[in-house]
Amino acid sequence: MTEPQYAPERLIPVVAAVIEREGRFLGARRTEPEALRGLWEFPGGKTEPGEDDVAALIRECREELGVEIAVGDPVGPEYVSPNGRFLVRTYRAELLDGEPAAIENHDEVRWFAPGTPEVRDVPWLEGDLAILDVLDAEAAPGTRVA
Ligand SMILES: Nc1nc2c([nH]c(=O)n2[C@H]2C[C@H](O)[C@@H](COP(=O)(O)OP(=O)(O)OP(=O)(O)O)O2)c(=O)[nH]1
Repeated sequence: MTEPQYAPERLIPVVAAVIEREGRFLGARRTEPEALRGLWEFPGGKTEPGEDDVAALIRECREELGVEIAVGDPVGPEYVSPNGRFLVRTYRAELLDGEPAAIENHDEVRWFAPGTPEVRDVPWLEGDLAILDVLDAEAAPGTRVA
């Protein structure tokens, strides 16, 4: 029998937002911790006790980017971060107010067009690659994502 790789009840929930505007999505480059510095991700963070995913995402995007968002459907698979500590759920979101800026935890934000080489030209957090696959496939109808 195969042992589980992680204890689900010990995982820390993390939420991340694919903020979409005019056919592009937002990525942000992390400044910390050292091991993840310079890697790109979807903005977000840990949910606080008693907070649901939507509230957590709205709070994180307000704190980190200075924007108001509306949270939509989940996108792509939820996944466990490579260090086995975090369970990451990713949601589509739209901008309601503000222009995203690297206020906290990031030093750059950038709009990416899915399906273009520019997306993979920058290094992403490992788990986010599965989300990028979904976004790329949507931009190239006829391809399938496993
Ligand atoms: N924000 C974010 N974190 C992700 C993604 N994918 C992924 O594996 N993670 C991991 C990396 C981080 O170690 C972990 C927690 O996210 P975080 O450090 O942004 O959380 P936070 O903003 O609440 O952090 P802090 O206030 O405690 O410093 O989740 C993603 O797309 N976005």
